[in-house]
Amino acid sequence: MASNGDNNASAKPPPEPSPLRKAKFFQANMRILVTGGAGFIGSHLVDRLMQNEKNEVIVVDNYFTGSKDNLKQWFGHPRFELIRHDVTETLLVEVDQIYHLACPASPIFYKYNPVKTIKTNVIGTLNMLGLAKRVGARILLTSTSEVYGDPLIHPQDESYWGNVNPIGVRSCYDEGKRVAETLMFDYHRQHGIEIRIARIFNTYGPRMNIDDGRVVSNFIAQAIRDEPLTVQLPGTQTRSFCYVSDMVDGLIRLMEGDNTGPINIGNPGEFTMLELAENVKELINPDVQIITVENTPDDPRQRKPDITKAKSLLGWEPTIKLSDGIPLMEDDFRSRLGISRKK
Ligand SMILES: NC(=O)c1ccc[n+]([C@@H]2O[C@H](COP(=O)([O-])OP(=O)(O)OC[C@H]3O[C@@H](n4cnc5c(N)ncnc54)[C@H](O)[C@@H]3O)[C@@H](O)[C@H]2O)c1
Ligand SMILES: O=C(O)[C@H]1O[C@H](OP(=O)(O)OP(=O)(O)OC[C@H]2O[C@@H](n3ccc(=O)[nH]c3=O)[C@H](O)[C@@H]2O)[C@H](O)[C@@H](O)[C@@H]1O
Repeated sequence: MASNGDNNASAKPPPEPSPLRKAKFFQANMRILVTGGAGFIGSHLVDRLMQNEKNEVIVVDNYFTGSKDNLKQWFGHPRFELIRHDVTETLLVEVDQIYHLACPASPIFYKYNPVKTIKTNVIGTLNMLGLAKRVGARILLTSTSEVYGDPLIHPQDESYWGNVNPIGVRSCYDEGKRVAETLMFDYHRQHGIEIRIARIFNTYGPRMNIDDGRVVSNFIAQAIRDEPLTVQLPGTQTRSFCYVSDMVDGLIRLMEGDNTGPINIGNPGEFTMLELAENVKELINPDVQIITVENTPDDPRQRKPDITKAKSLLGWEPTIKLSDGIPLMEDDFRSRLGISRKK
């Protein structure tokens, strides 16, 4: 029985897998559904899952913030399938595992249509849990450090219940993810569904949308284009940035392990936004200007994961530090923008 280290144990055993899974003479591949698999983290996760010849990967995505381009290397592969689908509608597929990532993640995108964002988090997660229940699949939710809101304890560990504005402009996302976590645990306790919850902290890397709006992609694109780096006030707010390959490794370990979570997955290296801008300037364009601009409401003032649980329960910790990750992302952005390094 999976555990989260406290008393949230399921009252029921998990549902039976399909008869094919138990057939004596037939060794089926593991069928894995990745919702939001055309997005930034999802497409890197798909790449990693496809490396295992025993995996068949089905991606569903509505392409709101994702792109087919992120998956083009797998088109036509016999173990890969891509379906245009919105998770707010029911989905009928036969799978063994579900990585449920579908949800816009950048604040400018999740605030664009907040009602749709909350529907994606609530109805989308309900639909995926219903699917998991019917087919007996294990399901992993990519929750977020935003469930801690503007945290009053620092660093944040998983026992902290958070400090979240329930009626603010970010609530569609952070409250949406909190309800999604609640649904996961209710399906676990009531129906015995095998669940895994990752609380992801700010992740960056190649394939982020160039105009994604998140801070690392903004600063790198600005530095490459010779535009001022826009530090939102006060600039002393902090974030902790995890490189995407480390994130994918953590998600797979969580799915394959015995713990329900929630488990923080992130890099504890903490930076103010002014420090991040200085780092990007030094690494990419020493001549670029750094300016301050207005911030948006309810911006968390500090954020840093306590990853004690990830270390002890998953044997996971990040390996790529920010100063090594930024140049890797720079290469990808330069090739997509068609701007080479200055001689
Ligand atoms: N990147 C981060 O720093 C971070 C941090 C915390 C949590 N997360 C979570 O990880 C997941 C992936 O984030 P990302 O950074 O790759 O974002 P992303 O925006 O690049 O990817 C999200 C994907 O979901 C798809 N999608 C959105 N709504 C959908 C819907 N209703 N139906 C089907 N597909 C839909 C988008 O088209 C996109 O391909 C999200 O659940 C996000 O909340 C990310
Ligand atoms: O990791 C998380 O849990 C969450 O982090 C992000 O939220 P946020 O940290 O606010 O992400 P950004 O938009 O990248 O902002 C980070 C900081 O950079 C600042 N910023 C942003 C953009 C910019 O151009 N300049 C700038 O200084 C913001 O004010 C904020 O303080 C997104 O909500 C999600 O990707 C994710 O769920």
